[in-house]
Amino acid sequence: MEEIGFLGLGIMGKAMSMNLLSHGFKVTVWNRTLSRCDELVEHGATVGETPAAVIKKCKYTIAMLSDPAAALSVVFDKDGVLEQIGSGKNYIDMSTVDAETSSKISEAITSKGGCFLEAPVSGSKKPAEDGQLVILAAGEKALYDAALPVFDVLGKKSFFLGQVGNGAKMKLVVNMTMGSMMNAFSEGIVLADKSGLNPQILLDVLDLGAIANPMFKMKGPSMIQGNYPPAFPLKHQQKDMRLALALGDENSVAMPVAAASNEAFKKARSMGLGDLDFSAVHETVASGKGSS
Ligand SMILES: NC(=O)C1=CN([C@@H]2O[C@H](COP(=O)(O)OP(=O)(O)OC[C@H]3O[C@@H](n4cnc5c(N)ncnc54)[C@H](OP(=O)(O)O)[C@@H]3O)[C@@H](O)[C@H]2O)C=CC1
Ligand SMILES: O=CC(=O)O
Repeated sequence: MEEIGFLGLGIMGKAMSMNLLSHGFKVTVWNRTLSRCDELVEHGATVGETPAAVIKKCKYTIAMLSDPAAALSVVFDKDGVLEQIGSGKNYIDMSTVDAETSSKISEAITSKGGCFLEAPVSGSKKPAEDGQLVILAAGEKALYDAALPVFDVLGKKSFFLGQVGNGAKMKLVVNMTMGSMMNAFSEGIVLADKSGLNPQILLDVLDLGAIANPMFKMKGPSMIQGNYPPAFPLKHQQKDMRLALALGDENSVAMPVAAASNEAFKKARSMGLGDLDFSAVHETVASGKGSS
């Protein structure tokens, strides 16, 4: 595959583009805060001054942006993707957004002759650094096939899920489940502690049983310490809960557990914890400031 464009160098975009560089891809990067490109340049990337400039230069461009507003802005605003997209140009949006946002982007790009694939990912900062993401792609199958060498560097497994929107929906279902689990886990840690048990032993017990999972294992020890270094920012997890609840509305699916979890993430945001890891929702229980 030729030179790859990469838009958005946050926690995930930086790790993913660094990974592409270390596997020998030529990468042209852009980030709204341009200074964030410097570290990538030190590792061999070149910089595009605007999203449009990146699209003009590269046949394939990947985006990894915070939320629907950011994903739309980078495509539709001045100097955005649409100004240079057209026949022979391919756009892969790996941001976590809702199906409606993804469809809007897809329609705009394909109506100008470009190809579009949505490809949100499951897996956080460390899996992004290690090339161990799970890729949930949907849209143009030919573009999916062409992108597989890139996905094989970024991830451990790629799924092609059919029409645009299915990747976004799958990602939201997964993150809705993850966010609810994180709330139950936080309550468990606090309940153990307040009822006189050693939370560290709770972690050992959980890890040996049927609900053992990498998230509890990785995040539990630092949660007990009250440390939440951002891998998956809480504000993004709350965005995903909100979008998943909207998907539940559309499909008349009652989700009382997810709704309660969303309230806890909103509470955490109101406590100023949005930029910390999503495990900081623990503070809403640990500090006695829960939503109920
Ligand atoms: N972190 C994680 O564990 C995972 C995150 N995701 C998803 O990946 C996406 C990126 O996440 P992450 O890297 O953690 O997020 P960060 O908050 O670290 O980075 C967000 C990126 O979006 C850019 N951005 C925000 N608003 C705008 C805008 N209006 N116009 C242009 N660029 C904008 C930021 O630019 P600037 O530097 O200028 O602020 C930055 O490059 C999100 O959709 C998230 O839900 C998916 C899986 C795991
Ligand atoms: O979206 C977050 C993740 O860990 O996956």
